[in-house]
Amino acid sequence: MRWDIFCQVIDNFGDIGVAWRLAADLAGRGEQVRLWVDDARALAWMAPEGCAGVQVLAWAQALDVALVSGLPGSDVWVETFGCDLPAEFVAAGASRIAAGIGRPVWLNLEYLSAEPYVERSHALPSPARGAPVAGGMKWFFYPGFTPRTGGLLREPDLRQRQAAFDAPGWLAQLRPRLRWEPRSARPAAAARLVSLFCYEPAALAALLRQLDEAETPTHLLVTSGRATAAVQAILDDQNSFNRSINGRSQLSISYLPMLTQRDYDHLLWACALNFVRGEDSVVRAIWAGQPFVWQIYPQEDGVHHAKLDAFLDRLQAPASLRAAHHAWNGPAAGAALPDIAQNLAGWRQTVHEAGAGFGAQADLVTALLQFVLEKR
Ligand SMILES: Cc1cn([C@H]2C[C@H](O)[C@@H](COP(=O)(O)OP(=O)(O)O[C@H]3O[C@@H](C)[C@H](O)[C@@H](O)[C@H]3O)O2)c(=O)[nH]c1=O
Repeated sequence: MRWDIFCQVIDNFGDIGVAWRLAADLAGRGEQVRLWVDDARALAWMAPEGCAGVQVLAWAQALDVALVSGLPGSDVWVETFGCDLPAEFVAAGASRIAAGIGRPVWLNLEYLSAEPYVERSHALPSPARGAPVAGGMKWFFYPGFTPRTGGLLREPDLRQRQAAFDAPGWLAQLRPRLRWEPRSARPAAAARLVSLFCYEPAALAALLRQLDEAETPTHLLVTSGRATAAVQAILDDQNSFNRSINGRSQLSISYLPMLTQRDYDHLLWACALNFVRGEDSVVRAIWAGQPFVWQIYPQEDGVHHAKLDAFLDRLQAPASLRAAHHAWNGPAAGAALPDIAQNLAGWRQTVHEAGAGFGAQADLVTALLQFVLEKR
C-alpha cells in the first residue's frame, strides 16, 4: 500500500522521531511511504542515510493542489498526534475519490499513554473534517501497552539486531567522538555506563552527587542538547557544583554528539542504566531491557503525573523504582532519589519482565496494517 504520513514538529525530537520510526518500519515491510514534515532538520542526524521506501516531502508541498493531484494516490492517510491534514491535500484526495480512484483510510495516530482511556478510545471513529473523504470517518489509533490498544513500535528484526550487537566494538568506535567533561573524574576503564537523555530534572544535581560518591565508578554519557546544557548548568553553578561533585570522584562525564536513531538504540543496549525522556525513547528503553528512569514530557496542567503513575503501574514498578521516577519527575522539593547501585538488579528484573509481556503483544505496525486492511 501507499501511505501519506503527516508530521508537525512542535518541539524536541519526539514528533519526528516517532513519525520517522513508523515510516521506516512500514517501508521495511514493503509499504511505500511519503512522509510530509514541516521541519525535517532533525532527520539529517537522526537518519542521515534515509530509508528505501520512504520519501520525505516538505509540508508546504502538500498545500499545492496541482502538485498533490499529480502524485500517485494513496491508501492510507496518517496524521500524527492530531496535526490536521492540510485542506489542499484533502481537497486533492476528494477529487480523486469523486473520480472513483480509491478511498484512503484516514487515521490519527495519538500520543502514547498507559492510562485506561486509551483502551476505550482506541479504534474509535470520529467525523472527519473533509467529511466526504474517506467515508466521512477518521479513525483514532492509540499506541499502548495492552492488546486492546494499538501496541508499541517494534521492528520485526529488533531482537535479531540486539542479539548480534557487539557492545565493546560499538563503544570503541564511539569513544573518539566523546567530549570529556574536565570538571569530572577521568573515565575509569571499569566504570558502569549510564546514559542521560532528559529535560531539566529537579533531581539532576542529586544524581550527579550520588554517582560521584558511590562505591564504584560511573561513566555518564550525556546526550547532546538539553541534557548537556542541564549538566553543564549544574557544573557552572559553583554552589550546586560544590554540593554535587565533591565526594569520592567516582563520576566521569562525557558529552555525546547527536546520534542516529539506530545508534541511540545501541547506546541504550550498551549502558547498565538509561535515563530517557518523552515518548519514543522510553519505548526503546523497554526493548533495550536495561533498567531505566523515564522523564515524562511535562505538561503545564500537571496531567503528566497521572500518566506517569499509569505507566509505573503497567510496569509493575517496585517502590524504589517509583520513588526514583517521582524524584526525577517531581518538583524541586520532591522525593529523594533512591540508591541506584542497591536497586539496579531489581529494576533490571522489572524491566525484563515488563518488556517480555509487552513484546508478546502485536507491535504497532502489525496492528496498524491489520486495522487498515479491515477498514478498506
Ligand atoms: C538523544 C538522541 C535521541 N534520538 C531520537 C530518539 C527519539 O526518536 C527522539 C527523541 O524523542 P522522544 O524520546 O520522544 O523525546 P523528546 O522529548 O525529544 O520528544 C518529545 O516531543 C514532544 C513533542 C512529545 O509530546 C513528547 O511526548 C516527546 O515525544 O530522538 C536520536 O536519534 N539520537 C540522539 O542522540
